[in-house]
Amino acid sequence: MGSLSLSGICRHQFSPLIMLDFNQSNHRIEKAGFVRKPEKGGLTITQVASPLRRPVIVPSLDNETVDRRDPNHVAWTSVRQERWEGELVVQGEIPLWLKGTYLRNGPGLWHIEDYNFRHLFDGYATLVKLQFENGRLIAGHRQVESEAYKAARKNKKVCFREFSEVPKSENFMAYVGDIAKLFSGASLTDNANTGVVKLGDGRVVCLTETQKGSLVIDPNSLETLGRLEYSDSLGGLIHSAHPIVTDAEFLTLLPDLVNPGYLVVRMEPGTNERKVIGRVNCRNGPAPGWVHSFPVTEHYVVVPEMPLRYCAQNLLRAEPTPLYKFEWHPESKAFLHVMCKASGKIVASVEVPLFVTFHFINAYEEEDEDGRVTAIIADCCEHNADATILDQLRLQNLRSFNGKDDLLPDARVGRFTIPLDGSPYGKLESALEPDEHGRGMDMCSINPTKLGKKYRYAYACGAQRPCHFPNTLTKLDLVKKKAKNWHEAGAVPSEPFFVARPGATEEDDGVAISLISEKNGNGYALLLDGSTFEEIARAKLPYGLPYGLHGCWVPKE
Ligand SMILES: CC(=O)/C=C/C=C(C)/C=C/C1=C(C)CCCC1(C)C
Ligand SMILES: CC(/C=C/C=O)=C\C=C\C=O
Ligand SMILES: [Fe+2]
Repeated sequence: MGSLSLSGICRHQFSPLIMLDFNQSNHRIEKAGFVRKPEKGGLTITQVASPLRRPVIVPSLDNETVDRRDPNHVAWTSVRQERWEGELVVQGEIPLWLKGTYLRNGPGLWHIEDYNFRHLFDGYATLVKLQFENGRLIAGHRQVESEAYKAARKNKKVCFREFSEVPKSENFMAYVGDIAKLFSGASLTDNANTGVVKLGDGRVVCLTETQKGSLVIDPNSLETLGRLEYSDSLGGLIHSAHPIVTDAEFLTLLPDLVNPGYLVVRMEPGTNERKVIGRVNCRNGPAPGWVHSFPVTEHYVVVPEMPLRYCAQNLLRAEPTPLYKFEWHPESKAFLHVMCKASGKIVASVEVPLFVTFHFINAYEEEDEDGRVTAIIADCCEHNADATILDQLRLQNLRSFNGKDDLLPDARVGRFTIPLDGSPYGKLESALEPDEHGRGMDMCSINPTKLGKKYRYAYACGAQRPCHFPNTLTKLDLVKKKAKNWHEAGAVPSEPFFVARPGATEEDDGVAISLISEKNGNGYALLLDGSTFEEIARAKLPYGLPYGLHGCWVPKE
């Protein structure tokens, strides 16, 4: 096999893990590529054994002709191969201070054999890395080797309960056994496809909503090293997919589905033992609200109680319901609870307007002139209290975009004000006019030095309509209430991840990193200046990658 060469213009040679000669890459890539084949009632993706250079047009069952190459957007198409690594040609300038690895995790493989998954969140985890050093960029991707992924590959079928996929029971007795396995957690997935974090002790962990899906990986080789086994006996099967991780601690929430409430727990670097800070009892409803994420301030943890609540019956169902493992309970209302990090005491528990969020952006303490904390401000990507966004993220919806229909429900930066004077109600308002970011809003990051503190800027994905998924990168100025947007026609950008320049004094002095999946099947890594939000560099990948969710930064020591 030849050395790495991007149409003969690669500047540097090194030893790529999997050497691809991109001059001949069509052959290799298409050989390993996935194309669609017609199936009753729709199209499925399957693997092709032979190289396809020209479209093979086959009639579908309803006599339409179908391009078998790759009619889906690459963002919603399974990753082409298990792993790849190589150096990219950089257009523009990567700042020399940017030294380290950006890791991004996400559900990148949505089929097993001929069987296609339904929902974005079902996919087996694909880790992507961008290693920056001296203005050069080495990229790679690799599948996370969870038990769920390995079992599916070996047995050629789904073997664990994923977000919406449930393994098919062979017969009634097996079904009874499967229910027992659900309660013990044995049948739950460990497919760590949501995020990746660097703990204070240097371990890098991929995470999802199930506790067993906490998998330690090597940030250089992207190899899966093993499970992070929590050594405490706190039990429970699920946790927030977005712990708050700093060099000093790992904070997360463990929902209690039996006695509706949440444990707020803390783990120190170098240990696997989570210790309880305190407990929040739900104010209402049959089950705790979904806690995909939560915010903290310098002294407090904010525990959200969303009316989108876990649902025991839906957990047991084999077929997905519109809200999957959740149920919308507007009558149960919405609450925010504030717990003191040091004492575990609840200092406020307020009713707030109904809301739906996956992602809190940040929170901080508001003080009066005497330095007394009077309120907590907590910002989130808020879906206008409409839980249908969860169903919008079905792959069929994502793949069906025709360039015209405007299917993405409106979202905004929701700003909660939680008074600390004992008042029973909190406020929820838009932090800026949602038209500033096209009324799409999710997948956010901030300067990590502003975590829990008063802050001004957030980076997120917004919308340029019509669209069916967030398709812009947006820099939000929450003081001026303005957004600056980046957009490329047909492109699907992933979460802009902010990396601060070492020694910076300005909040937005740094870069925002995103991976772009293009309409034509290509893809590239993009660097925007954190301050001007103009492009400073891009580097084309050998092939477009599927959409990914959340990332982290591993600085080079
Ligand atoms: C990718 C993402 O953001 C969310 C993934 C969520 C998952 C994998 C949820 C899994 C679950 C089960 C398999 C059963 C128990 C409930 C729940 C945590 C939703
Ligand atoms: C990608 C997403 C929502 C987009 C809608 O605007 C949510 C992802 C949630 C999990 O991490
Ligand atoms: Fe998330």
